[in-house]
Amino acid sequence: MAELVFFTGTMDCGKSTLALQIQHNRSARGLKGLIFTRNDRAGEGRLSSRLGLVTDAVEAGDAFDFHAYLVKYLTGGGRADYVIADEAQFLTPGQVDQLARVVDDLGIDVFAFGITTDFRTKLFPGSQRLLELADRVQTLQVEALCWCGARATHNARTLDGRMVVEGAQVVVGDVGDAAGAGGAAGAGGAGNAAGRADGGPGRVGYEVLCRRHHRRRLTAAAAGAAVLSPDVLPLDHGPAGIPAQPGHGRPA
Ligand SMILES: Nc1ncnc2c1ncn2[C@@H]1O[C@H](COP(=O)(O)OP(=O)(O)O)[C@@H](O)[C@H]1O
Ligand SMILES: Cc1cn([C@H]2C[C@H](O)[C@@H](COP(=O)(O)O)O2)c(=O)[nH]c1=O
Repeated sequence: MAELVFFTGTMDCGKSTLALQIQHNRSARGLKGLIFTRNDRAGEGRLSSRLGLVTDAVEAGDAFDFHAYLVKYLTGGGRADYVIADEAQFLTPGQVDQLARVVDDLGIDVFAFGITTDFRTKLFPGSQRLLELADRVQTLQVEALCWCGARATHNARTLDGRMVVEGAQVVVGDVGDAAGAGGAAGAGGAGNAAGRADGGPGRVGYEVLCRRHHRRRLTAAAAGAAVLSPDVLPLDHGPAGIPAQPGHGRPA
């Protein structure tokens, strides 16, 4: 039986990579998938992973109707064995209902990928609807880590390097721009200055944190912490002077 599956996790935990892997594995076995996304950092009509993989996708704006699109596509002789919808947090609740109809009425598997909560820890409307409707919610196995070494569970937004808790819900951007040095590309009208309460210019970035540090607004920079790295953390010493493997420093 066809399913609506919601794959979720923080930013930077590998959701888009998994979407591309599912696409690769299924198309390698002759199955045909339709790929949709919204506001990907790589630009309109692209589904990209930080591992460098990218593929073309149909951009699903607010007015896009998944069910109508699929019906038209199938009626025109197209074939669809599954649907992938990345950045699904940006979908409207109505669009998630359309995806459920694609599963139930057309018998097509839908795999949706997205973060559940925004920088204020509030649910995105699209993610809320996915949690309500999905046959399965699957949290990604690869954990993103907070700077303290704990599992990252929350997404923080920074503006010019400082964590903010007010602003527009949708501002396309990336982790690694948290210090304010990187660029966050605007997409779909959601430019990176849109998160600023006073409307002024500013560099938006994101950082994943554990709940404790999100609550205290303690980003790596605010805590004065260096990123987890073998260069800055004492390494475990192996037996009889054998140095530990690089990257095996233990978080404090
Ligand atoms: N240089 C790298 N080497 C190995 N893995 C990497 C590298 N850069 C990114 N990754 C992996 O890619 C993940 C991010 O993948 P991506 O699909 O873009 O995340 P998401 O869609 O959840 O934001 C990281 O959590 C990490 O596991
Ligand atoms: C927390 C949060 C994130 N966003 C944006 C930032 C990115 O463009 C995407 C998430 O992409 P990823 O592939 O999961 O890294 O969402 C936002 O607009 N508002 C937020 O509060």
